[in-house]
Parts: sequence; C-alpha cells; structure tokens
Amino acid sequence: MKTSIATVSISGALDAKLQAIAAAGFAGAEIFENDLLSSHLSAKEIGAMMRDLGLACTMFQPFRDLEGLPEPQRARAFDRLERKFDVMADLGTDLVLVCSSCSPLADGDRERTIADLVEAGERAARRGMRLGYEALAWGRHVADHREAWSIVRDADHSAVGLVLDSFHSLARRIPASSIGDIRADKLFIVQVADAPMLEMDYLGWSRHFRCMPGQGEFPLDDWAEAIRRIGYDGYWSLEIFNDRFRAGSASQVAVDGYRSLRMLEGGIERPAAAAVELPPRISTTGVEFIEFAASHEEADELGAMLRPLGFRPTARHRNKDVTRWTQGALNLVINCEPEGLAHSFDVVHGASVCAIGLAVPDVPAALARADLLRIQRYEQAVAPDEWPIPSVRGVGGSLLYLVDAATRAAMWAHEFPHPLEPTGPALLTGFDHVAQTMQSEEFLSWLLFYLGLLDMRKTPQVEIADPMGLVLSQAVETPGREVRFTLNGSLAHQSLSSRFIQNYFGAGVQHIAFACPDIFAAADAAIALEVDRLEIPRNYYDDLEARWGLDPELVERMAARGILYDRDGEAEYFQFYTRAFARRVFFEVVERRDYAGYGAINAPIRLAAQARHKPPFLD
Ligand SMILES: O=C(O)c1ccc(O)c(O)c1
Ligand SMILES: [Mg+2]
Repeated sequence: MKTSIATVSISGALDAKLQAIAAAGFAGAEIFENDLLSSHLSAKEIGAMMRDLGLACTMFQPFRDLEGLPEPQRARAFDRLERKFDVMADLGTDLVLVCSSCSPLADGDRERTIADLVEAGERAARRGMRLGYEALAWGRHVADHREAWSIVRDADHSAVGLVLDSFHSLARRIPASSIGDIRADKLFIVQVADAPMLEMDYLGWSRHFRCMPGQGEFPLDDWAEAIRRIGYDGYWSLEIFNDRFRAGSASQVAVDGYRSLRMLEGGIERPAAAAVELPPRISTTGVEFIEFAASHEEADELGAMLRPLGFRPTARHRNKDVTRWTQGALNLVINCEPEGLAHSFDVVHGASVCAIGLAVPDVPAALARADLLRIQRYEQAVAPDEWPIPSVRGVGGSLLYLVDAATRAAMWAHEFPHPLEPTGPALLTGFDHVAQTMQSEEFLSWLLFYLGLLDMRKTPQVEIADPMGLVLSQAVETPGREVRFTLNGSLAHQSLSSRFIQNYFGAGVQHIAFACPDIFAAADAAIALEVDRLEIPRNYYDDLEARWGLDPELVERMAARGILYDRDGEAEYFQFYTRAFARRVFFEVVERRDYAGYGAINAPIRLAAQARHKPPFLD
C-alpha cells in the first residue's frame, strides 16, 4: 500500500508536520493549503524539504468553488487556479484537489460543470498538471461520489480524474458497490478517514469528528475492498480533521496514522483478501500474569489486599526480589527489585502495574505484527541464565509480555523455584478485565494499539458520569472474551480518572477485575479476612429493588456485602470493589451470568463512593 497523509491531520507548523510524517514511515503527504500559507518557508523550500525527507508530495489541496460560476467570478477562479499551478510546481506535485462547489453563486447545470472541468483540465494539461474532483458531502450541487464520477467520466479529459474520500461517501451511506463502476485510471487519489456514526450536519461531523481507520464506526473494510477490486494502486491518503489530534503530539498522531493505514491494508474487522502476505493480528488466549512494581513497604500493603481475595505468595524468584502470588490459574507478580524497569516504574509512578503478560500461541508472528505497526519492542538486558520474554511497550510505558506455551512452563518452573506458602482455596477463577485510564487525547491512540496488534473487537463507547466530570469508556475484547481491556479517557480535569493520571504521573492500570463463579462466597471469604472494601450507599439498594423487582432478600444479601448489580435481559452481573491500593490501583470481583458488559450503569455509584474516600492531599 502506498501511504500518504494530509498535513491538516497533524498538529504544529508545516515543517514539523512533515518531519513527523516522514519519521512515521509515510511515503507521501498532501499539502493542505492553509498549512503552506501559515508557514515561514516558501513552496520551493517545502518542496525541497519533502524531497530531502523522501516524501512524495501526493497532492495540493483544496481548491474550492471552481465550477458553475457566473462571470466575473468564473474568470477569477480560473486565474486563481493558474496561480496554484505555480505553487504546485514549486512543491513538486502535479495533482490538485478540486472540491465540489459550495458557492451560492454556482449553477448546478451538469453541462456547465463538465465544461468548466474540461476547461480546467486543458489548463492543467498545458502545465503538466492534473486535477482530482471530490464530492464534498455538503457540496451545493454535487454531494455524492456517484455524481462526481459520472461528471468526470463524461468530461473525459486525461487531466481530470476523481478523488474518493471515505468520509463523504460513508457519511452519506453510499453503498461500496457503487465503486465498481469507477475506472482505476481515473481515480487519481483515495482519501481515508473513519468517524463515529453521529446524527449531525455533514460539515461539522467532517471537520471535528473524523478519526483514524479502526477508531470509528464506518464500514471501511468493504469500502477499501471495493477500491482494490477495481485495480486501484495509487496512494491511500489519510485526511483526518479532528481537533483532538491537532492538539496532540505530531509524532504520535503520525505513527497512529501510519498504523491505521496498515490496519486498513490487512482488514480492520476481517482479514482483507489482498493481505495474505501481511502478518495478521495476534490471537491471544488469556492474561498469563500481571506484574506490579513496588517497594517492600508497598508490597506488604498490596499483599494485605490480595490475601482476602484468596491470593497467596507461593514462590520466590531464583535470584531476584520478586514474588509470585497465585490462586488457581491466576498469577500476579510483585517486583521489588532495586533496579531494572520495574524499579524505574516504581520511582516514576509509585507502586503500580508495570507489565501484563499475554498468552499468545505464536510469539514470532506477534513480533512481526508489532513491527508492521511500528509498535516499539522492549529489549531488556537478560542474564545468561534468565529466561527472556519478548515484550512491547504498552499504555503509560508499561510492558506487554508475549508468552507462548513453552515460555509459560519454563518461566514459572525455572524462574520461581523457591516455594513459599501453599495455595489457598480458589475463590477467583480468572482475570475478567483490566481497566486502564488515560488522558482523553491518548484514548483513541491506545484503542488503535490494541485493535491493531491483537485480534480484538471494540464495544460501543459510553460516557460515564464521574462526580467531577465525564469519562469516556470503551472496551476491547478478544472474540471469545478471554482478554478484555477497558479504556477510560477523562474529559475533565477534576474527574477521578484525571486525579488518577496526576497521581500516577501518566496513564496506567487503574483496576483489575477478577472473575468468580460465586460472588457471595468470594465476598464472604474476603470480608472474613477484613478486605478493605468499597462501601455502597443504601439508596442504591432501594433503587435496585424497585428497578428490577428483585427478591428483597437477595437485595439485602448484596447490600450487606457491597455488591452491585446489573441486568441485560435475563443476563445478570454482580460486582464488588476493594478500596484503592497506594491510592492508585483497586480490585474488582465479578460474577457474570451470561452478561457481556461491564456494569457501566454502576460506574457513577462506584466513582462517587471512591470520591468520598479521596485522600485529603488531592483536594
Ligand atoms: O472540509 C473541507 O473543506 C474539506 C476540504 C478538502 C477535503 O478533501 C475534504 O474532504 C474536506
Ligand atoms: Mg477529502
């Protein structure tokens, strides 16, 4: 796939944008006119810079309101176009994007439109240039790529072609089958954007809500497949108007963009027919372990929270200050080493989750996928007798270890040979989900990370009311729901999530939810060992009884244990929470009875209960 991105997609000054675009691995970039107008560099200098960076200038854009004008506006538009050809020559591109007209002066007569495009094509051809006609979804007379294509086809001029932009076509829900009529040699460039499905005006939706392929809800796989099928082999160019991206880091947005095009190439939701030679997304069968970085003091505190939940320290590392805590098939690792990544993590963030081990069947394939997406591998020094576990950088600089079956067996037996206590009764049977909290600016980036690397699907985004602001929440899940992450992005500075980020000095794991087959048994055992649990107000239970018509006795049993409840049809969800450890990480225990969600309805109750416990220094 030939990759390109419009400079409008990225923050900063034009020269900095181009550097970020080149560093992320793109082959080309579209120069957005406003970026050039506001640059201190001339078009010639930008052109030279692009050549030095190895970037093709794929298009100059946009040229607005060309066709259907009365005189004298028409003559002026053509003069303006000639001037742009000079700029394009300096930039080193032969292609200009012409948007379908939005001018109230434009006449919608089809023959006039064709005649104007032919005239423009003649002028372009004289200068060795070409123009690509794009139907804006809010164009005054041409707002549909089918209409734009029929005009381009009938104009029948070698310098006049079509620009397809997924936003305009998919916002209008134009079927991908309509692309089959387009001739590949007439499709001059393809612009790509995803977006959430919203009910709003096209212009506002397009200018503020576009996102990278995979981050939104447009059916891009079918659309891209239809374009490949006609034999198109030109550039796929991201064009993402989004205020959040323009407020973010240029290099991160550029890398995300590159990653998203690679995802599109291989298929976002299902493998693309054309992508056989690309490393596919990784299947993962479970969370093998979660590792905490902690000082000894913090490790004691953490241990005191884990025991009531049924965990015991069962083994010690052969030569490191690292303890394995287990329960049934669940593994937690507490790392108190005075050096290495875990220690650095503890110094920066305080006691927290520094790594997650994912069970994957094929580690080399996983690393190949990570490389394709430019996800950073993490290589740490391994002593000669140590078992190396490959890893990549995840949320907040934490690691995602990739653990295959051979490593799993060797890792525990070889690295943790010194037994400590026997295991207790297994109350909890698995990791249900891991919740990670981040700034809202990073939210879409991490969504793309998980969806690109792992064979996971996203659930719809929900907004959760925190006592001090809104939090965006969205889950990613493996097809069999063996691994689930929930991502939470705070939209308000005072929300509990934001306080977490401030307190944590960055994004990270805010809670770990364990699965159990009997929540009452798990809660009773935890309470018997004096678990520090989150108290839920009585009002909640009065409402619960009224809302679901639950047996009052069941409601009393839940109230006595601080268990929250949700229901979806016949499916039921029970959950309880511990208080936060080191003011950062807390634990949840859930029992699912065919329930697929995360109890979002209870999140405001939980957040308010946590806010009541907030440590005084955070005020
Ligand atoms: O919003 C716009 O004006 C605009 C400009 C150029 C494009 O390619 C586009 O899709 C939209
Ligand atoms: Mg466009």
